[in-house]
Amino acid sequence: MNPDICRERENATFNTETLTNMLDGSAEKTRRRREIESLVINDPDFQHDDPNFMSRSERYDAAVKKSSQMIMKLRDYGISDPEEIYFYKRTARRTFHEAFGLHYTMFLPTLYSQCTPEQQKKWLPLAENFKALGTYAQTELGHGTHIRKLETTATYDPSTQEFVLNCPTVSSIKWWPGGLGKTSNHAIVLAQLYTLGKCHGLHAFIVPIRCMKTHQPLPGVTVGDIGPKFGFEEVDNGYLKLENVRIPRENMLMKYAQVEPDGSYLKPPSDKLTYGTMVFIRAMIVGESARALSKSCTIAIRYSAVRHQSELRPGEPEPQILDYQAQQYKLFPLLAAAYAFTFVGQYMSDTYHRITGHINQGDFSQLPELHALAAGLKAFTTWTANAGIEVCRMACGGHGYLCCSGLPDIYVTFTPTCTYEGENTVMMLQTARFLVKCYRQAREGQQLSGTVSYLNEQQRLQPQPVSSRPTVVNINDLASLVEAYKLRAAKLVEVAAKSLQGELQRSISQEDAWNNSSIELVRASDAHCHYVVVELFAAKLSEISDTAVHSVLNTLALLYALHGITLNSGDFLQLSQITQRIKALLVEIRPNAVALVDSFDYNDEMLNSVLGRYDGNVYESMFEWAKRSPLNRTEVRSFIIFNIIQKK
Ligand SMILES: CCCCCCCC/C=C\CCCCCCCCCCCC(=O)SCCNC(=O)CCNC(=O)[C@H](O)C(C)(C)COP(=O)(O)OP(=O)(O)OC[C@H]1O[C@@H](n2cnc3c(N)ncnc32)[C@H](O)[C@@H]1OP(=O)(O)O
Ligand SMILES: Cc1cc2nc3c(=O)[nH]c(=O)nc-3n(C[C@H](O)[C@H](O)[C@H](O)COP(=O)(O)OP(=O)(O)OC[C@H]3O[C@@H](n4cnc5c(N)ncnc54)[C@H](O)[C@@H]3O)c2cc1C
Repeated sequence: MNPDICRERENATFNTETLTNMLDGSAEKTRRRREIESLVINDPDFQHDDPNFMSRSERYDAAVKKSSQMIMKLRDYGISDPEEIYFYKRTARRTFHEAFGLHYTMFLPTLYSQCTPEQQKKWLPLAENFKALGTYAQTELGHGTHIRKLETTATYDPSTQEFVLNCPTVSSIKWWPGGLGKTSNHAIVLAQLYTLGKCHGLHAFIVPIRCMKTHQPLPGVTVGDIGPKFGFEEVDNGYLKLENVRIPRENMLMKYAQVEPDGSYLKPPSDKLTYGTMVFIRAMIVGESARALSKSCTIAIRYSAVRHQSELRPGEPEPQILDYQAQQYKLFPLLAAAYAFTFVGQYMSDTYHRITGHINQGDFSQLPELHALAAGLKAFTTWTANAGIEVCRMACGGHGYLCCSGLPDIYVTFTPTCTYEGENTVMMLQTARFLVKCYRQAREGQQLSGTVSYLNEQQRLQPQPVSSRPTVVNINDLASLVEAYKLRAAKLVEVAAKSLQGELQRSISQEDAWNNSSIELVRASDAHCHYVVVELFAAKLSEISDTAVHSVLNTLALLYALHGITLNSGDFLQLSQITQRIKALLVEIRPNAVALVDSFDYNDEMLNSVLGRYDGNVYESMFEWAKRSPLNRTEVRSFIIFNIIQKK
């Protein structure tokens, strides 16, 4: 064990186990999570080669093998609780995606949420037993964001009681679905429903694409892999062209909308229910932001504790790079964000399940807030985490650029979360749409509840303009900082609403007014989400009874809030003390930095980073890893070089 890292742990002011238990929910939950993780870590079947030394095809094959092994083993262990399955799989996957990822994350959840009981009876046994291996095929070459304009059609033929599916143009070819290229034999296809000559908009259909016995594409189906990407090398994101593919009427997901045998159409209670799976994954991605950022911080902070470089004072030994204020300023606000997003992720998951429960009882009233919250927080947290991973990588200097640091893999695997499941700017604009609506309702005297209840104060504080209210108050008091964030959000929502109003007064159309105000609208959403994160971090603190843990998390929460103010200082009243206070917080966090990342409790196998190793023995492991590079298998690799040298 590296002596520096041992000393860091000895000097921590709190018990890491207590904090880990809090993050997991209880000591028992920690015990069970670790038990599940050790099933993977101690399993010789999961000691595969490093994917970085494999070709793309080898990576895909290894991912398929791993996915099928996971299925068998989960069955053998009798693990069936979704959360426990998730623990098992994320340990086995490590930083990467799994070959059957879309089957779990989108195909199955869509069947659970959008099938009638009869459909569930047919499809769930097939899907849960992996006879029907599925994906979610929505995006087309020509349209990803604007799904109302998707071109794939499903036309009902009452004479045979079938839907006929077609991708009529090049731009309507389905493009991107994970697991579509080579793995899946079924797809949930989003298509424009036509019945009795009328288009009823997007609906979801279960479409068999490959023979369940031979795995060959079915007639009318052209399907394949879209080629190498920035990351996701083990995933066969695919294309799909459907030409007169017939499926039975029962293959339309009919929990909400229905097509009767004679072709008559029954409307759903809300046409946005078709989008439900996207809301689910957006909500879950918030927690994934926390995981990617906490892993990156673990690597960068542990490495910064063992790396010595330069001189602080002439003649003295090189200090740990974690002692440089500039290094702390890069990493500790990200560490604080990783904790904040962990709590926000838990909140988002709880909120999703609570509101979905109401939706299942026929109460759709909270769907708009759920959509706005999931869209906004998905965008807010993925943007921050995405940028933060790159900061962590650069904070490791040159070694951060090596794949064995783990950071490049975390980055390329995480970065598409800013795009998929709703491009982030577009998601922020959806949240803004909700905020502006709420703002107008509040101005009309309606009482708002939930995360937007602060907009009620617009009325109370009239006629004083929001922008002239006092902002930052006591910089050492979290409640006071929450208030400052609330006022900033209220101010920026008002600015956006007024911009819209101003544009409309110039008698341009609603749509152009929206487009001309989109910078203000995105800023309003960003401020709203930032407020929600600070508020939830503060609320979490009130649940913590352990004094030492409370104290260190309070320091992190203050740093998160104050650092956010400095990044957006134009929106707050500038306070000269804030930078001084941030510097003091960095000093406070410094002795606990390693213990705070230890509390995330990533074991070495999951972290997969030579720089972030628990024992801190980074240089020995880097050398061992380099020796395994395929280029080192022979001393003379290229005979071209050999020939050149010989000619000289
Ligand atoms: C049991 C199984 C266990 C499984 C366990 C799984 C555990 C998972 C754990 C972790 C997983 C995390 C990581 C998983 C990684 C998985 C890989 C995923 C790969 C990616 C897959 C994809 O990308 S799929 C494709 C995604 N595509 C999109 O997201 C498209 C984005 N576009 C849209 O959503 C929409 O088109 C739009 C929102 C941009 C606009 O829609 P539209 O034009 O129809 O609407 P309007 O702007 O006109 O608005 C009308 C009105 O509707 C409201 N609204 C819009 N969307 C929704 C919605 N989704 N819900 C509710 N309401 C909505 C909108 O606000 C408007 O309301 P008004 O009242 O009129 O204002
Ligand atoms: C790794 C990966 C996996 C994926 N997996 C799947 C999958 O399994 N199934 C599936 O169906 N799809 C999948 N996708 C597709 C993904 O969902 C889309 O790429 C995503 O929804 C964004 O759509 P787009 O690519 O059309 O971007 P575009 O909408 O073309 O965005 C391009 C730019 O235009 C801007 N823009 C677009 N519309 C607006 C607007 N209204 N206002 C302001 N700006 C706007 C955006 O902000 C962005 O800057 C995946 C994508 C990736 C990268």
